[in-house]
Amino acid sequence: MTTPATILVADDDSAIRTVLTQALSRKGYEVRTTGNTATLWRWVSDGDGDLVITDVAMPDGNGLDLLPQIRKRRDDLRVIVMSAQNTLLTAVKAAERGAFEYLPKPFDLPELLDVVDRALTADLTRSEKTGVPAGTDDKLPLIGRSQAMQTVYRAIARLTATDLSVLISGESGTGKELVARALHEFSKRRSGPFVAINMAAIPRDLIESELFGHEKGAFTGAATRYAGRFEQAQGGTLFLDEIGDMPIEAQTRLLRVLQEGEYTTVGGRTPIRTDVRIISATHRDLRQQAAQGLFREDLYYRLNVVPIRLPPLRERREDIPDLVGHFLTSMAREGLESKSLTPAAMAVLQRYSWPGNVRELENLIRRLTALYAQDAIDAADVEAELADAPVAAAHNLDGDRAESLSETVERQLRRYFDSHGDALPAQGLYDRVLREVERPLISLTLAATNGNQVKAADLLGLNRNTLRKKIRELDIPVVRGINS
Ligand SMILES: Nc1ncnc2c1ncn2[C@@H]1O[C@H](COP(=O)(O)OP(=O)(O)OP(=O)(O)O)[C@@H](O)[C@H]1O
Repeated sequence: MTTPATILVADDDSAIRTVLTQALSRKGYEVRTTGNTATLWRWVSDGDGDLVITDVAMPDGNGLDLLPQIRKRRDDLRVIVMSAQNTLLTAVKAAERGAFEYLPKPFDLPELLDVVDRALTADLTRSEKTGVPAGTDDKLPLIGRSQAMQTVYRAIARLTATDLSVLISGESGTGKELVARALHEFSKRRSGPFVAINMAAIPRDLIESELFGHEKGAFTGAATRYAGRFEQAQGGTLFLDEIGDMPIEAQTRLLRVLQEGEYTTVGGRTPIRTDVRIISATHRDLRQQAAQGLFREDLYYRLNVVPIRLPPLRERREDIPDLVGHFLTSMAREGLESKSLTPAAMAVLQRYSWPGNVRELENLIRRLTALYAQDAIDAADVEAELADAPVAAAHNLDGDRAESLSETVERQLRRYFDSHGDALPAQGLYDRVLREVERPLISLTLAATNGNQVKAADLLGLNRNTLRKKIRELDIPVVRGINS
């Protein structure tokens, strides 16, 4: 019989020590636990243990700070880091200092056991580490400690030493560009440029010359030579935003550049070698676009070597208080008055669906900070501002950016039918559903027109009398402005 592996556990929380001891012993491991870094270091330097599981913040020191020491003394000893700090920086530091894996707290026990198994059996090939640049804390405020964001942080941390192409997908305003910048800042290319180009913002027939540059006189209007984004990004990272909007001819050209590692400018002949890392982003389903022939499948696979999905804000509502705190602080730093939100106001924000995601939240906090005089912003203020935000709603109605209105309704209806099991729901469903849509439609339009019913009727395309009748029937309170 082989001797069981010994696992050294360091955590100042005795409950975690107990849980880990039980779970790991049950799997047949020897377990030794301590609540401080000094004892852990003594064991490690005595040559004890086959694997370390350590917390970050302990009373006498920091588990992360111990990592380089452990690596130096015993390079073969793997370390799993757990932390409740759960920021992007913790994940990246753990990876950079050679942790085998980083697990945010509260952790999932089966996942931890799985990581332990892998750590004890995996091959030891260490990749080159890049080092966290000084002062990164303030520069890259990716906020949020939800599980969904942890997955994103761990992906970023794992990618610090590679040049792999990354495709970031997610609705508009979820932070795709911020993640692309973080990937650049934590990579070995960080001293090189980060160049972003948004395919949706450039006229289609100019995309190729924007990307690859053009020679003087290449086409009418090309008065001088222009260095394209590939050239500007040389030695750094090129961020191709809204890649799904790239015309098919430009896709073909991009694919060739990625395959061959060189390109020619528009109107130019001499091939130029390129050294850029490609990060792209899309709010569309590129796989589906590829299936429909709208996006080259071969290009899709080349860009999507590592996929990162950014969840919409409504799927990580627990991040909202942290985000709000972050925006309030940064707006106070910009010189706007320092404000706070009452718990009731925060609850309103956590219930809202955020079709415009983090960008919409950021804009709302900016409006609240600028427009309201009192220090503590209350639920009623938030509600009034939310009702006044037609931009996000319009996004949804376009059916393009976030989830479309009919998708939202379908999701709700599906849940409604599902919740009734075999028994069919109550009667009168048609009218009830229409009323559900009519009510917010009319009240938000009224809010947007400051209660002006003539304008609201125009906007809705309804006869004024019909609108009045509906307001009465649906019992819609007319709160703002003067009624016409
Ligand atoms: N996790 C986050 N923490 C802090 N700020 C965030 C976060 N995510 C997004 N933001 C902020 O929200 C705004 C929108 O983010 P960003 O531009 O990265 O989104 P996007 O997904 O690239 O949007 P689009 O697809 O419309 O270009 C930015 O001001 C950004 O700083």
